[in-house]
Amino acid sequence: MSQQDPVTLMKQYVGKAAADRVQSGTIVGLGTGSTTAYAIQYIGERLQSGELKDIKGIPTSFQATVLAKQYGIPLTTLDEVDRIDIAIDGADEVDPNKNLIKGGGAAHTREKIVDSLAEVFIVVVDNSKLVDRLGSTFLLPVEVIPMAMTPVMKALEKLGGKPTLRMGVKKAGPVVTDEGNLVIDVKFDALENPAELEKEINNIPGVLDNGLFVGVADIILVGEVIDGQAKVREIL
Ligand SMILES: O=C[C@H](O)[C@H](O)[C@H](O)COP(=O)(O)O
Repeated sequence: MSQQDPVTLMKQYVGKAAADRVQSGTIVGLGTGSTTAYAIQYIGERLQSGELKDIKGIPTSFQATVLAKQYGIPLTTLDEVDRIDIAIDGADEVDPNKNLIKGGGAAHTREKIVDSLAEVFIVVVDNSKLVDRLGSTFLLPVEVIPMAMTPVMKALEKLGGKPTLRMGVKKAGPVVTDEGNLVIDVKFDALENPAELEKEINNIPGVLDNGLFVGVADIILVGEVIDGQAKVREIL
C-alpha cells in the first residue's frame, strides 16, 4: 500500500481485513462511509482476481451502490434473499460494550436494517473511534420526516438533548437523506443508557431511526498504527 497519512492507512488496513473475511457464495451487507469504501474496493478486487466467487451485495446507501458497481460487485435486494451472511460497516463511535453511534454519512436507517439482519456484523473503524462513553465525541444523528422536524426537535429537547438540523456542505439548505428525509444531530451531555435512549427516540412520531446501534455489532476490527506499522486489532 502506498504511503498515506495514518488515518487513511488505518482505514485501508481495516477495510482490507474485513474484505478478507468474505467467503464465496455469500450475501454481503455493504456499509457506508470512508472506511467501508475500502472494504468494498477490496471485495471487488478479490472478485476480479477470481479468489472470491458468487457473492451478492446489499448496499446500505447510494454511496455503497455506486462503489459496488464501480468495483464490479453484483447487487441484490432484501426482497430477493432470505439471509445476509455478513455485513461490513463503519461507525462514528464504539463503546466498550460494542455499542455504536452511526450516521455520520446520514445512512444509519438503512444501515441498521441491513446490519441487524446479518449473521455476522463486522464494524470497521480506526482507533480514534473508540470511546469510553457514547456521545462523548460525536453528536447522535436522528433521521426525521421533514414535516415533523419542529415537533421532533422539541421532543428531543425534552429528553435532555440539544438538537441541530444537519446542513449540507456544497449544498444550500439541509442534508437530505437517501430516503428524502432530514437529519437532526443531537448533543446529549450524559448518554448513560443507550438501549433505553435508542427506543425513546424512535418512539417520537416522525422519527425514522437514530444512530444508536445497541447489541448489533458482533466483531469490531480496529485499525491502528504502532511504531509506523499499520495493524488490525479484533474485539470480539
Ligand atoms: O452514515 C454513515 C455511516 O454510519 C458510516 O458508517 C459512519 O459515519 C462511519 O463513516 P467513516 O468510516 O467515514 O468514518
